[in-house]
Amino acid sequence: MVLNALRTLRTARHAVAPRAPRPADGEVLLETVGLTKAYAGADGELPVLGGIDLQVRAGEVVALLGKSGSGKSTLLRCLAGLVPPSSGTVSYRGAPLTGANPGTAMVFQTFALLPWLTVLQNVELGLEARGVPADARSQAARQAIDLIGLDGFESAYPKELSGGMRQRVGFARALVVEPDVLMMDEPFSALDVLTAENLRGELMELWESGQFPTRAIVLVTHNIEEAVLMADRIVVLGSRPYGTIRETFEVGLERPRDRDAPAFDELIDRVYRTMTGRVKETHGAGPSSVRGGQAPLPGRPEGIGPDRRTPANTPLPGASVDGLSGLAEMVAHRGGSCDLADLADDLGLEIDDVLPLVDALDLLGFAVVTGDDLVLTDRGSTFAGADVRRSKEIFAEAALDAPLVRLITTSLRQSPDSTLRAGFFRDVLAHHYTSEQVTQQLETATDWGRYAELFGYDAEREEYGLDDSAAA
Ligand SMILES: Nc1ncnc2c1ncn2[C@@H]1O[C@H](COP(=O)(O)OP(=O)(O)OP(=O)(O)O)[C@@H](O)[C@H]1O
Repeated sequence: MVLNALRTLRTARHAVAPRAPRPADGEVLLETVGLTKAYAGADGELPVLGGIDLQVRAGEVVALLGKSGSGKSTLLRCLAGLVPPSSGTVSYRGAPLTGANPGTAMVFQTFALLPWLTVLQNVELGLEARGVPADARSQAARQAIDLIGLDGFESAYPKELSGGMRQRVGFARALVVEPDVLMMDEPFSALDVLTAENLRGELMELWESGQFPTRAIVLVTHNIEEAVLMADRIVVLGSRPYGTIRETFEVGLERPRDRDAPAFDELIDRVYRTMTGRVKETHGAGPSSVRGGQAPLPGRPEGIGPDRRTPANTPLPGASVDGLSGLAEMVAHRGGSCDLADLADDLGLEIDDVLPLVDALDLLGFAVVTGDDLVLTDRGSTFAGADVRRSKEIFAEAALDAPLVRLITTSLRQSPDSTLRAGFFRDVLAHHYTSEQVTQQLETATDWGRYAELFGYDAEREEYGLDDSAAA
């Protein structure tokens, strides 16, 4: 039934407008050369992507994988022509982009449907923008709706649909224009596990049938298994100090993919290692428009010893004391070391959930990552096994190695009444981070400082105050 719908959609679309010949397998559809991107920040520009050279060819599914903040969505938007690069070029079938990419259509994590339009009207939107006449528009939209399993829901409004059905509308709206490249920005991450699995499966079945209405797919994800399941090529972005291509994996597994195959697991492990491993990155030329030496993004550059760490070059990972203590205790329970991938699996977590906790243990000197394993240090083992009073003492000592916690503590010690407005630290951090990042940095520092009994925070007065024990 799906294939019939596909054929009819094809016929309807060809009736709508003459199309350029379908690209042959291997033809380069999208290409970036020396792509950099920096966003305007409070104090200059924040580099997000540096020197990206990437090609997307007809016939392939490319996954962009990386930690939160590594610039995956920004790269996708540059490829779609929705965001202009700061330097370098983005081309579609050899022609540099000067605006929105005519060969792409996007599926968003949040569905991005217009609530006042029906399913049919939402799907027709893309065609309307391309000047397709009403009759042909309606016919093509109905076929796309049929293709994606929404038959019968044409007159429903988004609020009447479940999350999975809404995302089907998102897919139908993108597929109806038969773009050469379907762009997907974490399309399954807002869905429950079963719905996501079902939709992913149906999509791949369509792709593997060889009659998908697009010639390539670019998928942004932070889910390694999803990338290995769907992609032909996985491009891992690193974020230290800004997004660059850290490694590319050719997947090369037969389709449909078998999750139980040893090769499937092996590849997950290799990608996991690349994402968690402390691989040194080259700090070469960054975005040309960026102020020298400014604006690191979350992710601590390697090789910076405790003495040279500053709040600018060593951001606090978004990890609460409860979270990082819980992880330390679990590792201690497994004998002081464990395989990170196994641990995440056992907990039913995704990589983005675990990595900030791992980074926090590393920053505090409680654990190190060696190969695939997270290994507690002596300090970390003592911390994990200590009673509350002792664990607070150990944590206080370790937290003072975290530059922002140290900055707040020493600034408060030098203040005549041992208090300081939060705005002071906000201003200092705003030179290096976006306002969202500043908030996250201060929230983490406050959580750590409170637990360590170094300082407290009065939210009403927006003021930090030195704890008596830290003053002593
Ligand atoms: N329009 C913008 N203006 C300023 N900064 C931005 C803008 N869009 C993104 N950023 C910043 O750029 C960095 C990269 O963001 P991006 O969304 O591309 O990363 P990502 O890898 O897709 O992250 P996530 O997985 O969390 O979505 C982040 O630090 C983000 O705060």
